[in-house]
Amino acid sequence: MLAEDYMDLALRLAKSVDGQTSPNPPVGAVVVKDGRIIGMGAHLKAGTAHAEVHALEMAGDEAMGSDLYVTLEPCSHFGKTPPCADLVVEKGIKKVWIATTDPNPLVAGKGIEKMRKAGIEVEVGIGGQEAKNLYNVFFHYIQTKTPYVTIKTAITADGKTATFTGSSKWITSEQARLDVHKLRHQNDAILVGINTILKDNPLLTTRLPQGGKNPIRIVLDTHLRIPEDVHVVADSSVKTIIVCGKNASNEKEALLQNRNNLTIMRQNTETIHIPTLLEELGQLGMMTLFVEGGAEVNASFLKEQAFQKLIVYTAPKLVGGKTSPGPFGGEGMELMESALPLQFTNVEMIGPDIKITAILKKG
Ligand SMILES: Nc1c(/N=C/[C@@H](O)[C@H](O)[C@H](O)COP(=O)(O)O)[nH]c(=O)[nH]c1=O
Ligand SMILES: [Zn+2]
Repeated sequence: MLAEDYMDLALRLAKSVDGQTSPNPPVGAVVVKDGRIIGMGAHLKAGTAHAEVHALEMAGDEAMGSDLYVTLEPCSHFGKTPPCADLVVEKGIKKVWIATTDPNPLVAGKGIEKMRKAGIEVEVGIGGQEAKNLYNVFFHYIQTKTPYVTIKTAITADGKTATFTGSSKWITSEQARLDVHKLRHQNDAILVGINTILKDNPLLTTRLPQGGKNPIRIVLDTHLRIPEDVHVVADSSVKTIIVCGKNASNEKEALLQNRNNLTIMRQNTETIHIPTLLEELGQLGMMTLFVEGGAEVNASFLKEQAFQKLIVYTAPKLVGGKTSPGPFGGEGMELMESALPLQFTNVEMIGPDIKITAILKKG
């Protein structure tokens, strides 16, 4: 096995816990001695042992003089657990391979410096690109303190999200809809607009055969029009936040407020200002936000350029109709040259559907 293979295993461990370590990054670690894996681990939940701790515990005394492969620079500050860089020194590791350094100013380079000072060889970079892709969410959150936003939409081959009568079930296949539930599991919060609630009465829960984490449900409802008998209000098993404007009815708020697991987040502006909302959600520790539409909500995120990733599921169907809706409403760009630049990062078939992943190009 090569160093790349051991780092690949550490990256697979990190990816396996992606979505469950918020607001911490998903990290994987592997300990190797004389070509034998003697320890491996992943950070499983914020506030619990880091990946290096699990891997070094499993290695026991054999850790002395071994190599450690870790996907993110070992921490060097006292967070909820003692610093891993100190543990690495204490265990007498010979060489540490790190896929990528940590952008967190508290940590950047300090862990590496501590280990090098103790005479440990440190090499940064193998698996680096893959690690950066895995950590783009965490790095975004650390640097902006706002959630990493993914907009997801499902369209027919002619770009419609419903027929001209509003009929939309279902556009994409069972497999594609299952894939969407994996994305829900990986996100801290899911957001829709009141029109989607009124039209679809969605559950917005994660329904995977092996179970999955339910994201916090967020509904943008400027005037608090939401009926009390819709799923997201009546089903109190999932934390739900309804965001309204400053002039929304106080009586309606009082009615809704006393339901458990339901919070009203009243903005101090008449309409909902997306960048302000994202700051508030970031302060609540939400690292990732999954926007499932509808068209008006997507349009507001587009206008503010307040998203990082776009996922489009395209079904092999045609519905036509000059008034059939598309995935982004609002006024839209006047000229093609003002189109928002994206970069396609992945295209794959999910059953009969095509899943396109794109990121918003910076700057
Ligand atoms: N119409 C479709 C979608 N529709 C997406 C939203 O409009 C739905 O209200 C929401 O996914 C329903 O959530 P649920 O109640 O938790 O299942 N999304 C998709 O991927 N494919 C579709 O064909
Ligand atoms: Zn650590």
